[in-house]
Amino acid sequence: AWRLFPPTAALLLVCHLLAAEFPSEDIFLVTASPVIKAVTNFKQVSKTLEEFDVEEQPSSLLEKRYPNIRVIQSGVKQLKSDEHKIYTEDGKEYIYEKLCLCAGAKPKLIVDGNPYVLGIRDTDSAQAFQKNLAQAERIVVVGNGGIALELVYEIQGCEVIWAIKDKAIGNTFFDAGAAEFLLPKLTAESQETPMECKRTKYTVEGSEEKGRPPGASDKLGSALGSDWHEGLHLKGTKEFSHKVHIEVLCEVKKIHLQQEFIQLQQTSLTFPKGEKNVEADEGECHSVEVAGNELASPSEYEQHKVCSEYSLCAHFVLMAQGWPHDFNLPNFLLQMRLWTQARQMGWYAAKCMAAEALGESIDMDFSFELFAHITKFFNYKVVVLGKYNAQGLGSEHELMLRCTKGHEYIKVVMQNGRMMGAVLIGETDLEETFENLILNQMDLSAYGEDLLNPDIDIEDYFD
Ligand SMILES: Cc1cc2nc3c(=O)[nH]c(=O)nc-3n(C[C@H](O)[C@H](O)[C@H](O)COP(=O)(O)OP(=O)(O)OC[C@H]3O[C@@H](n4cnc5c(N)ncnc54)[C@H](O)[C@@H]3O)c2cc1C
Ligand SMILES: NC(=O)C1=CN([C@@H]2O[C@H](COP(=O)(O)OP(=O)(O)OC[C@H]3O[C@@H](n4cnc5c(N)ncnc54)[C@H](OP(=O)(O)O)[C@@H]3O)[C@@H](O)[C@H]2O)C=CC1
Repeated sequence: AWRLFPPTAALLLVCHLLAAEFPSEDIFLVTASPVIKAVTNFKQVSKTLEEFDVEEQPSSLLEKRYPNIRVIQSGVKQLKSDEHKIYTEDGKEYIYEKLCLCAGAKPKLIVDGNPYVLGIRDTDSAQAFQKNLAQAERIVVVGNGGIALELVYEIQGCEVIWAIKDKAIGNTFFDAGAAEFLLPKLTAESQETPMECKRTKYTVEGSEEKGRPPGASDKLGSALGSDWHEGLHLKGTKEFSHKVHIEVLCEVKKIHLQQEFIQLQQTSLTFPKGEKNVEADEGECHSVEVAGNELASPSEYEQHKVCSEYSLCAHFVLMAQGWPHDFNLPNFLLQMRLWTQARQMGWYAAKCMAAEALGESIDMDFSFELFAHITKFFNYKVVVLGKYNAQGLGSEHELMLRCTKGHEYIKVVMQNGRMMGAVLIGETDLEETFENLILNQMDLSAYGEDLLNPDIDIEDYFD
């Protein structure tokens, strides 16, 4: 019955599920954001892989749908858990019986308050970035996570210096082999035109500031989620498509304003060995999200049902309600700050709250058995499953690869003849088969390298 509700992100899912389960209870959704993020076009790709679009909708839609939900649009500035009270930025206070915190992560900028350093997190910051980019000839993108990876591909007409701490691009999702496979897309002369926005997005009327109540914090917008760049015009002042220089093994330590930078050069101050300086135009961008939100301390997280984006301890607290109490994560589960995981956590948090209220026990949800993520990078379909980067396997594992340049990249991680994880780039059609092989831990030793032989239809063997 839980599945009857439309899938949404963490917080929304909690509301949907509780509102329907307890129609006579008042449910308050307290949010700093004037919009809610709803999941639309949901598609179950396989047992654990889900595909969907994320759409902004006015929060009033939720109230229309469930009469027992009231949306309070204000930031929560204080939580007093011993008194069961929250205080909001508009000066009001609310008493609660049960509380679920889903306050998301908060962006971490290299420096705060520098007008040339932008972080991308929500609709406002993405629009601010677009505006700055339109006047820029050269920018620096700092970071090697999902946001940077998407950004460098989408930006056109602007020189990009991409500073990454690692040796290869996209190391959150890939290994160096996959990075090599993807790189030609960055240097391709005629890059595909970015896709049109395939859905309408709700935007607060007038300027982005208009929808905010006075005094509301400007740092609490919702994370954008999948396809966040669609509909944005990410173009600089130049006519070329791509010009990306990748600066590897590079951690950004300091950022100087242009004047300072010129002065440093004029006084011919030498930078310490190993340090580099890079001159950039306006619109330097840094996109890093940090897990957790300061609203609650770890002990408060423990007292409440938490499905925030998420200190691991919070995650464990929730999970512990349905799992054996040794707090071990299931074999193939990884923690990543992704929409799918937020959705699953929201759903599970609500399930735990409802079960507690009804005095019932709960089963562990199937989706927690395997880490599975489907997305798009550089216009390729990308699927990552289980321990796709051999996370936690030490040196006792083998990798098998199949790669056809410009077409597909397949990597499987094997241990003792069993499949532990996989990366699938391109239209491989192998996700369901590999998902099953990871979950059922079948001994595949007999197949050896044929497991990835393109002349053998592997699906027929195992489906
Ligand atoms: C630019 C960008 C692109 C992304 N792209 C993808 C992608 O392609 N695929 C993917 O799987 N994931 C992606 N992610 C990650 C994904 O968006 C997050 O994992 C997901 O949104 C987390 O959901 P959440 O409900 O935990 O938190 P959030 O979506 O951040 O929601 C938290 C909510 O809490 C509110 N809030 C916070 N503090 C307070 C307070 N004190 N008082 C009141 N309200 C408060 C915020 O306003 C917000 O509405 C992306 C993230 C970013 C920033
Ligand atoms: N298509 C998708 O699936 C997408 C998913 N997302 C998800 O949204 C969340 C937020 O995205 P994002 O912020 O990109 O994720 P990450 O936190 O993974 O990326 C931040 C990156 O910045 C690097 N970094 C931090 N400080 C410095 C510095 N001073 N100098 C150089 N590099 C630095 C980090 O390196 P280090 O880790 O070594 O500190 C890391 O590579 C993530 O969970 C991401 O997976 C986002 C966009 C698209």
